Amino acid sequence: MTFLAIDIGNTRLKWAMYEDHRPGAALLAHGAEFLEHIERLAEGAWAGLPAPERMLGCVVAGETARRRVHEQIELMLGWNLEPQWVVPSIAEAGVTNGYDHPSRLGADRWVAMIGARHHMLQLGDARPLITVMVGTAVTVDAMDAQGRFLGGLIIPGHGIMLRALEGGTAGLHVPTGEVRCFPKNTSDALTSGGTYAIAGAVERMYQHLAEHCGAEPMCIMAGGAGWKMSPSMTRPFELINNLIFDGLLVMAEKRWG
Ligand SMILES: Nc1ncnc2c1ncn2[C@@H]1O[C@H](COP(=O)(O)OP(=O)(O)O)[C@@H](O)[C@H]1O
Ligand SMILES: CC(C)(COP(=O)(O)O)[C@@H](O)C(=O)NCCC(=O)O
Ligand SMILES: [K+]
Repeated sequence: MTFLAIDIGNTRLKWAMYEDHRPGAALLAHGAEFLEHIERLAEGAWAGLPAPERMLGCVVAGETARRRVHEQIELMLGWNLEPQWVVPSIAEAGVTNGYDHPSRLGADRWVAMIGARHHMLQLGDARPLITVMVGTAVTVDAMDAQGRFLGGLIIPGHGIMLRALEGGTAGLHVPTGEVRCFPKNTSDALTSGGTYAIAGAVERMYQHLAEHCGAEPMCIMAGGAGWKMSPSMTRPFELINNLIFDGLLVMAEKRWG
């Protein structure tokens, strides 16, 4: 049962083809395209792939992006797919959704939390869990040890922070700098400020969750820019690059057995 997983973020579309729709299935092919290049998929990266039998995706980049992906799927000769997209619900795959309006939670956050909890339980541990995704925006989501999503933070990603500062000031047009404890030039001050803003938000959520649950949380991090955060984090964490795909595989198995 070849399976196509798709994650459409606000910067890039990520896709992965698996041999089967269950966690641990063999990865056959994968790739990423900036959103402006979605139209290349059918003639480019997807040409020559085995036809997937099922597809599950999550999209936070809007209806137009989703439609453009449907068009690419329709262009694929021999593919006979019914695209399905995740809509966050009240409960799925052992995670319950504490958002005021559950379906308004970003689908990527929902899928990532389901993937993260599945990963933690595979390790034989049931602890409070923080899921951090460092993409266009950064999200820091908290679950208790029972898999209840308690709530989460949304902050600007590195790129948005820098562009906001460049756009709102006269003197902050500078090259990327280094992360320093005590930055002594504008480039380093901006790069360090963005990085520690994110690390600080995660630290604060860690404290909130540890206090709320009375136990030390586990922390799982993902997203295109996750690796940039690694040296600056204050707590132990695990970086899982395929977290969204792992979540989609868990959900696919629940849907299709
Ligand atoms: N190879 C890369 N291509 C694109 N963006 C990258 C890459 N490596 C790191 N990034 C950073 O990651 C962010 C996008 O991450 P990604 O996970 O693709 O975001 P989204 O899911 O929001 O589309 C960008 O802000 C960029 O700064
Ligand atoms: C917070 C997000 C913009 C993150 O998007 P990303 O950085 O992955 O492109 C996305 O999850 C979203 O649009 N969420 C909907 C609002 C919410 O989660 O409350
Ligand atoms: K994302």
